[in-house]
Order: sequence, then C-alpha cells, then structure tokens
Amino acid sequence: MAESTAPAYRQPHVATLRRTFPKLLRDPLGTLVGLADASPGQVVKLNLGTIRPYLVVEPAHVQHVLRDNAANYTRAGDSMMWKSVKKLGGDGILAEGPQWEASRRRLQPHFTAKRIDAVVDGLSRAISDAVDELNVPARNGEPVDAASEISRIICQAVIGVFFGNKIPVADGVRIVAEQDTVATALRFRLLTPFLPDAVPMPGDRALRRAVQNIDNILLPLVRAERAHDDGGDDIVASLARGRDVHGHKLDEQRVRDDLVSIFVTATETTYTVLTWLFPLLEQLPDVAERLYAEIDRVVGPGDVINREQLGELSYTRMVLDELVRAYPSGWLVPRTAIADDVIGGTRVRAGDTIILSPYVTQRLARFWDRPAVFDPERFAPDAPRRAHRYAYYPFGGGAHQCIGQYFFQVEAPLIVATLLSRFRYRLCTPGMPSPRLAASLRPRERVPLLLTPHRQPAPAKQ
Ligand code: HEM
Repeated sequence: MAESTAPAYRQPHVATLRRTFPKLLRDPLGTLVGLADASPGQVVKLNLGTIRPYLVVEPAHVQHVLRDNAANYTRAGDSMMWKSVKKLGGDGILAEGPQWEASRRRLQPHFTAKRIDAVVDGLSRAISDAVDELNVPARNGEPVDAASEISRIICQAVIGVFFGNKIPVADGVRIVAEQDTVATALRFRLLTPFLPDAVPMPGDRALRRAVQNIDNILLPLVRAERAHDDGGDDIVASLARGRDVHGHKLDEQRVRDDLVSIFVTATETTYTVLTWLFPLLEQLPDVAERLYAEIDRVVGPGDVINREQLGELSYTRMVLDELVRAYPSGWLVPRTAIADDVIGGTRVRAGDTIILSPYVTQRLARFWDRPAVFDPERFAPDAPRRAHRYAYYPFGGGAHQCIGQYFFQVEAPLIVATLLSRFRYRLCTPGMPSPRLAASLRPRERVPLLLTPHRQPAPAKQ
C-alpha cells in the first residue's frame, strides 16, 4: 500500500464559544493572554460562533505573518479593524496595496531620524509652551484630565513639526475628540466584521458624523494648499504638491486620506499610551522616585529640553519602553489571509482572519519574566537580550512597521520630562483604571490629576 504523503498539520488550540465568550466579555485582554499562555507554540482558534479568527502570538509565528510571508496577509480584507479604519483613513498610508505603497513612499521622508533630529528644538519648544498652559490650573488647584491635556500637548507639537502650524491647535483638539468618537463607535463593527455595511449598527451614525466633522476642518486646508504651493516642506505642503506614478497631481481625496491618517495616528497612539503613566507611577513609588530624580538632575527649572539633555534621559526612556510593552496602544493588529498557508504547523485558509496582538505577546509568561509586573529594568542597557525580535513589537514589523516610531521615541520623553520637571501630581481617583478596548488601548475611566508647581524658574533679574 502506498504511504500517504499528505503533510501532517498541527491542530490549533480551539477556544470554544461556550467557555470563552463569557470570559472574553468579562476580561477580554486577560482571557486572550490566558489562552495564549495555555498554548505554547500553538495557534489559537477563537471559536466565537459566526467569527472564528486565529490568535497568533508566538514570536516566530508573528514574524511569519508580518515579515516572512507578509504578502499573504493583508489589511485590505474583511479583517475586523481595517474595514472600519478605512472609513476614516480612506485609501492612504493605513490602507494596503499600491495606494498604501505610494503613500508610504511619499510620507517616509518626513519621519527619518535625520529629519526628526533636525526639529528636536522646535518640538521641545512647542511642548514647553503647551505644558506652560497647565500653570493656571496648577496654581488654582483645579483638576485637569490627563488624556485631554496630553492630547492637547501632542496636538500642539505635531501641528508645529509636521503640519507647519497650518491647523489651529483648537481645531487639532477637535479632530482628536472626533477621532475618539470614531475609535469607540467602531467597536460594534469590530465585533461583527461579517455584517455588510448596509446593515445598520449602533455607532454608525456617530462614526459618519465624526468623519464629516474632521473633513470639515481639514478639507478647506487641503483645497487651499492644492491651489497655492507655498513651497513649505511640511506634510501638508508636500502632499498637496505630490504627484502620482503617472505624474498627475494627487487628487484632493488622496491628500485628505494621508493627512487624516497621519494626524490621527500621530495623536491617538501617543496620548492613549502616556495617559497610563500617571496612575502607574502612583502604584510604583520606586519607579516614580527614580524617574523624578533623573528628570530633576537633567532638566533645570523651566528648561526647554535640548538635545544633550534628551540624550541623558535614559531611565525615562526605559520607563517608556516598558510602558509600550505593558500598554501598547496598537494592541490589535489584524490581517486577512489571501491564500491558504501554514502558521506554526497549523493550516489557515484564504479569507481567515488572523489576530496579532502586541499586548498578548508582550505578556507571555514563557517570554517575559513576571509579565504582569511593570519593570523598566527589562530595558536597561545591560539587560539580557530578548529571546526573539517579535517577543516585543509595540510598533509592529515588516513593511507596515510604524512610521512614527522614532518620532514617538523623541517626543514622548520630551513630554514626560517637561511635564514632570514642572509639576508634581496627585490622582483625584486613586487606583489603576481598567483598559477600554477600542482601535487603541486606553483607560476606561478618566484620569483626573491635581497638579502642583515644582521648582518654578527664578524670575528674571531686572
Ligand atoms: C505609542 C505610540 C505608537 C504605537 C504603539 C504605534 C503602533 C503602531 C503599530 C503596531 C503599527 C503597525 C500596524 C500594522 O502593522 O498594520 C503602526 C503603524 C503606523 N503608525 Fe504607529 N504607533 C505609535 C505612534 C505613531 C506615531 C507618533 C505616528 C505618526 C507620527 C504613527 C504613525 C503610524 C502610521 C502612519 C502607521 C502605518 C504604517 C504603514 O502601514 O505603512 N504611529 N503603529
């Protein structure tokens, strides 16, 4: 009898609807981490009734999807999130295929280390001015909302560095508020990717209205810039004068799509992750003390942090590296398989949804010692090398690797050190907030802070 040559596939760990669904509703992130911890080396099939995505968390498997066989895993399919993101970002850098490629090529030059390093001083000045606005509530003992203030500071910084100050900061803040509506409204669509758009869902109308409001702010700017080239090298000007592969001027929609995509990714990812820092530091006095000590040593009262000082903020950077391990704003990175494939021995079929989650992989007990503990020492210069490149991928990997990673690594320490060199704070509501799942990972509860001035600069001598 001839021997069978059919390859032996490995069965995925199947998480059944009856057992898993109630747990997912109660504690989605904890449940996903628990399933992944219980399936070493295995892909997990989430059997959720009408949707049956594969949860792929093993670093080698993540590498397969994001890098080695990336061409087979697309954001253009019906995957849970990207269909909704497209409603906001259209066919630009957040899309897939030739449109994405062209956008990436156009935008990449704005995000090189050389370009970002060249604007550090302007960035730091913009952050310093924005932080100064907290002097009034701090003096008056009025609480401020951490997420709103951080997003305002980021808007001011990003509008200066990337958008040539062509968007009023108040409009930037309105865009962030509208995109919050989008991020939360698309929750319902995330859970029902199989439903056609014609079937109305809660949140649809709010999402349409929010996108319209964002367009009302940005489209007049796009039109003005396309009509008149001011020769600027900011993103708005360079997109407005951009050409497609045929040499034709980019149409209004293309410019709009990339502008919206960059604005939302530059603001939302960063303010959601930084908001976690305040409740965390209150839980961790040792980390807080070391962080404050470094900032007080490096940054003088009222300083606008310069490049040399930024270079000395090494513990601040360790804290931020750990922050994006424990609370990566891009917690969910879904793809759709284009053709049948095998991931870690498990067969996946064309059309299957693959869920990658930096949050889950970065909390796997087999790759991280005490993964639930917030420990910046993991990122000390002399810490042991990580077992695998994709055990830690808060900024993704492969061709879609985050374009703003370096910018974040410059901007975030500037924000944290500027803020904490001028203020100390107390939480109005003690304790850690619970996570809220939206397109990005954010605290469910607000984080109100009571700021007190710290080491104000001496008044200038007459
Ligand atoms: C904590 C901060 C941030 C985190 C955790 C983060 C995370 C990510 C992740 C995981 C991806 C990969 C998406 C995928 O593979 O489909 C990504 C892509 C992207 N990020 Fe970030 N990001 C952050 C900050 C930023 C900033 C500051 C910007 C812009 C200034 C930015 C712009 C983008 C863009 C445009 C993409 C799409 C790149 C492409 O598909 O070619 N991100 N980000």
